Amino acid sequence: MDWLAGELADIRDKGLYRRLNTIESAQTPRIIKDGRELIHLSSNNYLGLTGHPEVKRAAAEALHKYGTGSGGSRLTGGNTDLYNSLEDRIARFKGTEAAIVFSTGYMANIGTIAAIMNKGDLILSDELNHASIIDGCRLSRAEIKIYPHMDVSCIENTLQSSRHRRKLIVTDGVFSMDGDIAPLPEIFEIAEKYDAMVMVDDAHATGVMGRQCRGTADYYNVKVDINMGTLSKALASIGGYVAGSNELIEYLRNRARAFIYSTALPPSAVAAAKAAIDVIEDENPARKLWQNVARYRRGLTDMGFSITSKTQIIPLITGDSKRTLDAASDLERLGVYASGIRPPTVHEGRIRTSLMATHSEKDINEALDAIYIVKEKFRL
Ligand SMILES: Cc1ncc(COP(=O)(O)O)c(C=O)c1O
Repeated sequence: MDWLAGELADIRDKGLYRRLNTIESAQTPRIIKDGRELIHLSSNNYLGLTGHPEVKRAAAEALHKYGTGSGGSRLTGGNTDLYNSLEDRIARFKGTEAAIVFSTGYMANIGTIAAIMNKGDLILSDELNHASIIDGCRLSRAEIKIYPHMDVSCIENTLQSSRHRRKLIVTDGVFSMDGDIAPLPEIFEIAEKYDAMVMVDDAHATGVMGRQCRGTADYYNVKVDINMGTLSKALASIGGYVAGSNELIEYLRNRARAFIYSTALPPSAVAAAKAAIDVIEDENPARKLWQNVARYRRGLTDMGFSITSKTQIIPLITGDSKRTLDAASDLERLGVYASGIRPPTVHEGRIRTSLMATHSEKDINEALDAIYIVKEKFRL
């Protein structure tokens, strides 16, 4: 194992070494890190529901009734009424016939793509898709065409000359590092024309985008064949899901290895996600999120940033790895916690900021003051 030290040194030399940051509090707008209170601009708890009393109560009740673990995979004794009711709830929320829950969003993507696509098939995948989509494509052994970001004409050109058995267009709904939204109506039109399936990863859109907060298909009012999402962001829990037709879900139950060969989620996580969907429909917490996004975006634009994101994820472009890390640590010194994301995760280094519905006006104003100082210093 001597090679490990050399590899690690190489990672360090390239400025790509990853360190764990440790937060000593809940995922709230203000967190404690290294004993200091910081404004949290780096949480995917977009609606703040990890601390919602109804969500916590549901998780605690499930813990009390079912215990801490599920005891097995869904197909071998780990299934309870709780899992079935979450899947029914997701299907109702997404407006589909059925849904299936995986242990993480990552597993939902690799399990689904590898199950439905095979040798001799064609996958068209956006160059900025999440790593779990990329890994699912690789596992499937299908031919993979990576198209330039949101380049619908490239999708069409490729499909025009395709003689493949099955064709799948797969895209993030909201892109996790840029916060931009996939052009689903155009993608859908081309998919229909060339008889391709469409799969959308709504990890960052579930619970926040669209009139009923159902995700990007709801935002555009289009129908998608394969609706993938996570329970781990706005739904305040852990897990992933796919929603679609009865046949699709039945097929995934039979063929998705990440579903079949992995232990079911802890009951408390299942109950929390289900309660979060109820809160989203009953209380519409996304309304406050979008007010916060508008205030924050206005502040950034006023100080000269050019903001293309239309969502709660707003990157501040920094450039190379060193500038990214330096800017993020300056921001932290000024009282704001936001992750620096470096190449090769992204083409251009950035501080990925994201808002929560629970941020106050004061949180946002103070964060903007700190960002202004960093912007001036690094000429962002
Ligand atoms: C677009 C996208 N898809 C999938 C995932 C994976 O979801 P999870 O964290 O639930 O495994 C993420 C999460 O980070 C994501 O950003």
